[in-house]
Amino acid sequence: MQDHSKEPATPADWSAWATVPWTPLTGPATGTDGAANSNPIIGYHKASVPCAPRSNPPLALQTLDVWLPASASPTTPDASTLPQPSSAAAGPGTWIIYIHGGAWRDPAITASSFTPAATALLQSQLTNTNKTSTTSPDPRLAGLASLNYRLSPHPAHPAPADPARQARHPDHIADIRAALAFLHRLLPASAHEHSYILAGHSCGATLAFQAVMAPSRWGLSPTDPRSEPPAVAAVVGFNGLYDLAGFLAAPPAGYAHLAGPYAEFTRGAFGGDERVWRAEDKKKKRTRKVLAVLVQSREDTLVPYAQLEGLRGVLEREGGGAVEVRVMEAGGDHDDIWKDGRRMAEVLAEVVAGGLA
Ligand SMILES: N[C@@H](CC(=O)c1ccccc1NC=O)C(=O)O
Repeated sequence: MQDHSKEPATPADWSAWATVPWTPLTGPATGTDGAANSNPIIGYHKASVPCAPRSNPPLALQTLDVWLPASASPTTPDASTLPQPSSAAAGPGTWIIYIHGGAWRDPAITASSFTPAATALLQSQLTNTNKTSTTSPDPRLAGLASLNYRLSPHPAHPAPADPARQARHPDHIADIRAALAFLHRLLPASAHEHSYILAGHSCGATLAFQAVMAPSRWGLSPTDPRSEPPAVAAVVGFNGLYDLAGFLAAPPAGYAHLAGPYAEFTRGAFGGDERVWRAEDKKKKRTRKVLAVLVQSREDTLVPYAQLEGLRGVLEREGGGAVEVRVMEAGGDHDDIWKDGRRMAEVLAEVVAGGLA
C-alpha cells in the first residue's frame, strides 16, 4: 500500500480493452415515469474482454466481464473509455471481482453467471445514490468484474482440440492472477489504493483464497512486483470447496454418493497425485491480512457445511490475527445463490458497506 507504483498498461492492453464495446444494461421497469423511463439504464457492461498473460496469444476462456454503475457516465461510454477515478467527494468506491464455479471444468458455468448478482448490485446502487445519507459508510461501487479462466477437461463435455479446456492446477490460478494484473494495469490507481473484494462460488471460492497468496506457493514464477495484484480487503466464498482431500478421505453423512464425482473433478483439476491435493489444502490455509467472509447454504446438496467449518477453524486457529472470519447465512441449493443473484448481491453489498475498515 505504501508503494503506489504499478506496471503501466501496454498498447496490447488498451487494444484488448477497446475491442469490446460498452453496452447499456437496463433494470426492471419502474412503471412510474411513463414509457421513456420504464427501463432505466442501471449500468454498462463489457463482455469477454481478452486478458491473457501478455506473453501468450489469448485463449477463448482468458477473458473477463466488467460492469460499471450508471452513475459513472451519463451516456454509453466509448469502447476505449476506462473507468474513471471517482471524485473525492463521492469516495473512492469499491471494486468487486468475482470468480465462477463449476468444479474447475463445467463449460456451462462462465463469467456471465455473475450477471444476476451484478444486475442486482447495480440496481441497488442506483437506488442508494438517490438517497441522501451522510452518516452511513459510503456504499458506492466503483465497478464489478467477473473472470473466466481455462478449464480442466470434463468427461461429459469432451473438447480435446480446445487449448482452453486442458488446464491443470495451477493453470486456473495463473489465469486468475493474469486477469487481476490486467485490471491492475488498466484501472485507475484509486481502485487499488482503496483495495477491492475478491469473491467466488464453489471452486471459484477456492481460487479466490488461492489467488491472494504468494504465487510461489503454487509453483508459479514470481512476477514483477508492480504487476502483483494489490492486497484485497476481503475474500468472500460462497458454497466453497476448501478441503478436497478431507472430503475424499471421509465424505460427510448425506454426501457419500458424491465421492465419485469429487474424485473425478479433483483428479481432473489437480492430477492423480494425492500429495498434491493435500499440499493444495495446506498451502491455501495461510492468507495475508484480510476479512474472510464464508457463506454456505445448509441446503446445498453438492457441498457439505463441513467445508466452511474446516476453513473457518483453520483461519481462526492459524490466521495469527491477520484474518477476520465472518460467517453469513444463505439458503437454497448449490447454484441457487448465483442463479438468483439477490442474496449474493446482498452479501456483497454488506461487505462493501461494512466490511472495509
Ligand atoms: N456442474 C459440475 C459439478 C459441480 O460444479 C460441483 C459438484 C460437486 C461439488 C462442487 C461442484 N462445483 C464446484 O465448483 C460438473 O459438471 O462437474
